[in-house]
Amino acid sequence: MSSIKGPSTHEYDGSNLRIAIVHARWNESVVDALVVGALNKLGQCGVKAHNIVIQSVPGSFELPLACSRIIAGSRTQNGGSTGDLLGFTSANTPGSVADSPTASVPFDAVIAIGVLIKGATMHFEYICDSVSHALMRTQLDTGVPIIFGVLTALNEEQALERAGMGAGMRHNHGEDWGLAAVEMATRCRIWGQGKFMEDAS
Ligand SMILES: Nc1c(NC[C@H](O)[C@H](O)[C@H](O)CO)[nH]c(=O)[nH]c1=O
Ligand SMILES: CC(=O)[C@@H](O)COP(=O)(O)O
Repeated sequence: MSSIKGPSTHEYDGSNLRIAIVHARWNESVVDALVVGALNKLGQCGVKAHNIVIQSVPGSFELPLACSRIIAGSRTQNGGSTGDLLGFTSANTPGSVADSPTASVPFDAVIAIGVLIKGATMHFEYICDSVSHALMRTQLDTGVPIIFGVLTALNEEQALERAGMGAGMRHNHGEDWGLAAVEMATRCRIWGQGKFMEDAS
């Protein structure tokens, strides 16, 4: 009997959405595969490349604050920061900031991506618990959908499988997160107008 598990497969039009992907750098090879999966699905839904912002943080524990600050910054009048933040010159220097001459455009959704792999201590449990609760609180506080793209794997194989990299080359969950971002961004925009979206049959 085939499994009943799995995400919705409805497609949505993302051609006028602005999406941020915020990813941790721990377990980077798996994170990178998940980010690619999300980007591929965003592209399939019509999200334009110039409407996708990708930012990284050291680890998953930093994801909630990063999402909160990126959402807040996208709502300011002067857009993202111009000039550099850390005194570095621009052009591929770590810490430099791309100019953002245009006025800010708020993000319609944020995809938070990280890979947590259980180690020998309780560190894993505390990060998983705190990050999941904080991301939920941040999306409710800001009203911006934050897609939970944090793998909480008990071992490396579980993480690899969920990024489509395992021996069985299982499904890349990044694709699910990309689709969820487009759907929730679309629905929240419509709900915010006091309207309702016909549910695809
Ligand atoms: N062990 C993993 C971590 N640990 C690092 C924390 O997320 C955090 O960056 C550090 O404690 C400093 O605040 N992060 C992951 O994303 N994945 C792990 O498996
Ligand atoms: C998720 C973690 O922080 C974990 O990988 C750290 O490993 P350990 O518990 O052995 O320190």
